[in-house]
Amino acid sequence: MFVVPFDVERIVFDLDGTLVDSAPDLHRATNHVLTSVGRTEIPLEAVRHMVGEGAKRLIEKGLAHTGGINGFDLDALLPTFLDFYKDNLCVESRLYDGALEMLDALEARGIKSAVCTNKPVHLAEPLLEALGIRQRFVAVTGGDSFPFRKPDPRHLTETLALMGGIGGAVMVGDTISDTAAAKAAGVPSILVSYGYLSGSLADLDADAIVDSLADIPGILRA
Ligand SMILES: O=C(O)COP(=O)(O)O
Ligand SMILES: [Mg+2]
Repeated sequence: MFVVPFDVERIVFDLDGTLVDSAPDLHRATNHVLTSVGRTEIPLEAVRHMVGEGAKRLIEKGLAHTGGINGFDLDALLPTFLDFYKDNLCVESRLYDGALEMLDALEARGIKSAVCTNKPVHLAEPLLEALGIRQRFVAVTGGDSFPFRKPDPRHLTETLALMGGIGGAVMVGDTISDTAAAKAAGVPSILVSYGYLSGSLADLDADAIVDSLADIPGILRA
C-alpha cells in the first residue's frame, strides 16, 4: 500500500465530491436554471458527474445535456444559479462518512488542513459553516479567490502559501481538476473513489486512491 514518503505537515482538500456530497443541492440549482429557460429537468445521477469545474461549467453541461448551448449567454444565467443555490446551499448536502473522524485524526497529529474548491468562496464558507467544520481549516479558497483556479496549479500553491508553505503538502480530491493541479504543483495527490468523476479513476494518475476519508491518516507516515 502507498504511504506518503515524507512527514505530512499540511493537507489541502477539494470540497464537492471529496468532503461534502453536495450533488443533491447542486442538482436542484441546475434544474432551477434549466426550467427557467424552458429546458427539462435532468436526473441527479447526470448532475453528479458534471460537478468539479465550477458553476458556469455546470450550467453549460446541463444545457448541453438537454439540447445544446447555442444561443445561451452562460454569464447571464450564472446569477440565476448562484442566487438559488445560495438560498438552498445545505438542504441535502452532507459530509461524507469518515470526514470528522479523519479531521480529528489529522488535528491530533498536528497536521493543518485547508479547502481548495472551484465553488465561489462566498458559498464554500457558509456551506462549511452549515456542516459545522469551517473552523477545522486554516484557509478556504474558491474558484474566484484568485485570477486562476484548479486545474491551474497556482490555485493549490496559493492555498498552500496561506497555510505557511508548500513543504510537506498533500492534495485530496475527486476529479482531474484536483489531480492535475497537484501534479503540476509537484504535490502528491490522493483520490477518493466515491466522488463525482465521470471517467476511470486509474486514468487520473493519483498517488493513492481511497474508498473512505477515514483511510487517509493510515497512508500518512506516522
Ligand atoms: O464545481 C464546483 O462548483 C466545485 O467543485 P470542487 O469543490 O470539486 O472544486
Ligand atoms: Mg470535487
